[in-house]
Amino acid sequence: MDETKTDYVLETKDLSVFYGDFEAVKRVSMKIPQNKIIALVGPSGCGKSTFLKSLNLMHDTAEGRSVTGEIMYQGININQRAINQYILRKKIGMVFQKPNPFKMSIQKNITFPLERHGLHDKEKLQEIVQDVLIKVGLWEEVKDKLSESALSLSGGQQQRLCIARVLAMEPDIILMDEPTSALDPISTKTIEMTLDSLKSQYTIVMVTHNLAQAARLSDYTAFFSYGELIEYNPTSKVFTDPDKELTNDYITGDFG
Ligand SMILES: Nc1ncnc2c1ncn2[C@@H]1O[C@H](COP(=O)(O)OP(=O)(O)OP(=O)(O)O)[C@@H](O)[C@H]1O
Repeated sequence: MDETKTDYVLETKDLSVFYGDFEAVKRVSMKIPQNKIIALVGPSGCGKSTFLKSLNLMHDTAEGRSVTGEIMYQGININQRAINQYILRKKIGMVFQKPNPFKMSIQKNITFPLERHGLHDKEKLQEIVQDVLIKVGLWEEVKDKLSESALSLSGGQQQRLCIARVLAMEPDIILMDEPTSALDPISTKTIEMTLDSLKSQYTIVMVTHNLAQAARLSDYTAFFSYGELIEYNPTSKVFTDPDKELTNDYITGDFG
């Protein structure tokens, strides 16, 4: 990667993730630049999701996993027991493959987590609801039905609501695990436009199986195979002139 004048928000050093004895992610060192979209690609089972989830310590919730190496965030290694995961996950939020709004009103989906974090000022909450719904391009569609159930929204709208819910926590980094794979092409396009507009303020790390999506949306692409980070370069380079033959084989569909 080009090391000049780049601010990194997150950096892994020799990060390995084990399920029991099986090393699903193998000593991955990766610097994640600020205000960029980073796509994680690679064949099924290569460890993309496992790596992504480890970045906000989601692995800690699953039994049998262990993680070695460092995850540097704001000058400290967050891969340690003393870290308050509840607070960390505000700063490094996660959006899942399948939209998972709470069974609550549209408005409550955004205010509920904030209230749990101690914010009760009604005016301020209202302001945040509007602000984050505007950011994900949903405000005009829902402003007259904020008290209706979030489950009444379409899949694409629900996913934008889930992104808005993460934004309300004022994260630095948003992790996304195939955020559009459960959506139709039009909703996918809308989400892609949303993500593109968000990167001026946030860093987005996204797992995607859709190489065309990685090519059109991301600034950097990381190619994984069998748990190893094979190549990590600007997306234009990965797709036109990759350093590694394995990357080329994958990109061109010649991957056995
Ligand atoms: N909870 C688990 N327990 C044991 N092994 C697991 C678990 N989750 C994932 N694995 C294994 O770890 C490896 C990496 O899985 P992971 O889901 O991270 O891959 P992936 O690249 O995201 O795959 P996909 O693209 O299919 O979602 C795979 O071999 C998988 O079988």
